[in-house]
Amino acid sequence: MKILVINPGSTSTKLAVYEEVEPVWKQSVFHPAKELAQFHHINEQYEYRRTHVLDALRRANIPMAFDAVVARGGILKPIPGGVYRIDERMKHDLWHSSMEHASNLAALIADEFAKEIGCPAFIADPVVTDELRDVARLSGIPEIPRLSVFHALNSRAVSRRYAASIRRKYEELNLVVAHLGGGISVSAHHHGRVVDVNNALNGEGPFSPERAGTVPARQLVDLCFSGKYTQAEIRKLLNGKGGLLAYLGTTDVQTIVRWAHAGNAKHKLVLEAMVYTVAKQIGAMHVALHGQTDAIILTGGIANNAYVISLLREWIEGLARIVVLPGEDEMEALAMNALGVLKGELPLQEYGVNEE
Ligand SMILES: Nc1ncnc2c1ncn2[C@@H]1O[C@H](COP(=O)(O)OP(=O)(O)OP(=O)(O)O)[C@@H](O)[C@H]1O
Ligand SMILES: CCCC(=O)O
Repeated sequence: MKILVINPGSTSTKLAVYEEVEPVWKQSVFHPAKELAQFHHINEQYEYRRTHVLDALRRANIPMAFDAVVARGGILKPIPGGVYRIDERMKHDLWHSSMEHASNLAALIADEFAKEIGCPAFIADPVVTDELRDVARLSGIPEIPRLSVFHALNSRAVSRRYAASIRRKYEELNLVVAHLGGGISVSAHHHGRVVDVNNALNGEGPFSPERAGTVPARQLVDLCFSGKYTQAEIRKLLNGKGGLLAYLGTTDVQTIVRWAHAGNAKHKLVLEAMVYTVAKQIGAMHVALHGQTDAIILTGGIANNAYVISLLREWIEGLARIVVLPGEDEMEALAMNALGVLKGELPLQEYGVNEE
């Protein structure tokens, strides 16, 4: 079976073709900032991204003949994880999404291609995957419920990979997964269900290369009303221009580590502070698993760095077994989810049903 995978990110569109479990083609189409600058909203990039995908397939002589097209899910309504058929309701919600995110375009493009080809189109484990326990939903202000937005696709994929490596089922284990990327999420997986996690897009949890994480609420309110920033600027401080970027002017952790090793005290302090916030979030998720954590999995781009991992170990050693699975393979995770459905090994869920 042949599967086309589409994963648009903020600066690139990643594409892959899988034949069964084998990746037979992978390409990342880079979108220079100058080209993207012509668009004011993500939705305006639809034609541009779609054309780039078609051109890349054409250049690689790949015919438009697939058994399924699978796309990264965007900012939809909160839904349990799993594989979903792309339907009209989903497309409507993506066109009218509450937040701009490049992944909002994925299912729209996938559905158009799938209709032309005459094959099914899916998304899997979107960032809005929400399986929180009821007690995890209360923030302390009734108008502000907590929401689950995190690196669901990679966190679940590495969890399954780890479970397979010890010949256990993911659904039998309690895992804390720290995804250390441009954004950072730390999720508590209780027997296959993500019962708690920091909302990685909405100002919760550790600070990250480009995000602020949790900040003191009262001071944030004062800043919002200080007249110094617009609403959009404040949002950007929290998500996009916060974290390492705000303190050090870069999101490049390798460069920051080099500066820290060269004796730069500020770089060392900020890096250690970020790691400290991650360690505290891991502790919180360990508690969300009643302290019965089978393993703590460290993943994402930053997990490639042995020095950062050693700093983290200093705080969390002794809580549970620590497993480092650096990087991410969202393309493989998407392809395997689609293959699972085509083979009848995974259930296919419907997005538009059970509407209130
Ligand atoms: N070998 C490495 N050592 C240290 N940091 C690294 C290394 N490789 C990548 N990174 C860091 O990882 C971060 C990016 O990680 P990743 O590629 O997982 O994130 P992303 O895909 O941009 O965002 P997200 O994971 O939030 O979707 C950057 O801060 C980058 O500097
Ligand atoms: C919140 C997960 C996705 C992202 O970091 O953009």
